[in-house]
Amino acid sequence: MADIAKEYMYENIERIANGILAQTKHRPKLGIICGSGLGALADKVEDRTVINYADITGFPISTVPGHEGKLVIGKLGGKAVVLMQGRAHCYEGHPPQKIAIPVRTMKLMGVETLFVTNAAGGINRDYKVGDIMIMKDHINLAGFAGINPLVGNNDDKFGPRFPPMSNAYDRKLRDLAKSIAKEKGFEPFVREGVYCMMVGPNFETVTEARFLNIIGVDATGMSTVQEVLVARHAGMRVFGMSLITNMVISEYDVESVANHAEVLETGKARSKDLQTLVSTLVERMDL
Ligand SMILES: O=P(O)(O)O[C@@H]1C[C@H](O)[C@@H](CO)O1
Ligand SMILES: Nc1nc2[nH]cnc2c(=O)[nH]1
Repeated sequence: MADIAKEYMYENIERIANGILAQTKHRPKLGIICGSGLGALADKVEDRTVINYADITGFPISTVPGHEGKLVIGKLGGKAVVLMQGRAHCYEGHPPQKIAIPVRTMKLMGVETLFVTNAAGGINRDYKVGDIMIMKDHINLAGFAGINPLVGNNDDKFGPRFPPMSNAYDRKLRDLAKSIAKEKGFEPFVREGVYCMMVGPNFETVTEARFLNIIGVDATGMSTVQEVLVARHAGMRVFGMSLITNMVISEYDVESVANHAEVLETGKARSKDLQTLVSTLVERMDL
C-alpha cells in the first residue's frame, strides 16, 4: 500500500491545529461546516477570531462562489465553536484525503462534535425548494468508485482501520433538532432524509435523478459525506442538515436546468431559519 503523503500525516495536522489554537483564546468542542451560501451563520459568532484558509498552510482552499474560505472561532449560543465559512470539494481537484484535513484539524483542536451543512438538490418528489433536511443517513456513491478519504495507510492515531458507519448521524441531536423545529413552527419545511454524495461538478442527468430516487436518496449534493466519514473515523459525534436549493430534474425534455445562482439564492432566502435552528441546537445541546 502506498505511504501517506507528508501533508496528510498526523504530525502535520497537529502542527496546523496548534497554529490555529495559538491565535485564539477559545477552545471549541463544536465544529460547524457551512455549505454553499450558508456561511452567514458566521455573523452570529461573537468575540471572534477569523483566519483565512489561505493563511493556514496545508488547508484546502475553496474556489467556489458562496464559500468565503474563512475559519471563524468564537462563541455561538454561549458555546465556543470553530466554524468553517465554506469548504473545498473534490470537484475542485482536491483528493479526498485533502478534504479530510480540516476535519482532522478540528479534532486535534479538541472538537468532539461536528455539524455539517450543505446545499442539495431534492430527489424526493415530496420535497420543495427551501426545505431543510436533517440528515438521517447517507449513500457514499463516490465511495462506490473508490473515492474515499479513508483509503490508504491507516494511522490509528486518527481512528480505526474499519470504522462502523451504521450510526453515523447522532440520534439524540436529530431528535433535539426535530423538537426545536416543532417549537419554532418550522415543521412544514423541516424533513429528515438520506443524502447522497455525487462528486460533481455537473448536476445530475434525468436518469441519474431517477436512479437516486429508486435507491432511496432524498437529496443529493457534492460534499459532506467525506467529512462525515473522517469525523466518525475519529470518533466525533455528527449532525447534518441539507438545504434543498433546487429540485433535481427527473423528467426528460423539460426546459429548466439546475444552476449555482439558484442554489445561492435559496441559501439566502432560508438562511435565517437555518441559523435559528443551528444556534438553538447549539444552545441546548450538551457538550
Ligand atoms: O458545499 P455544498 O455541498 O453546500 O455545495 C453545493 C454543491 C456544489 O458545490 C454547489 C452546487 O451549486 O453547492
Ligand atoms: N449534485 C447536486 N448538488 C447540488 N447542490 C445543490 N443542488 C444540487 C443538485 O441538484 N445536485
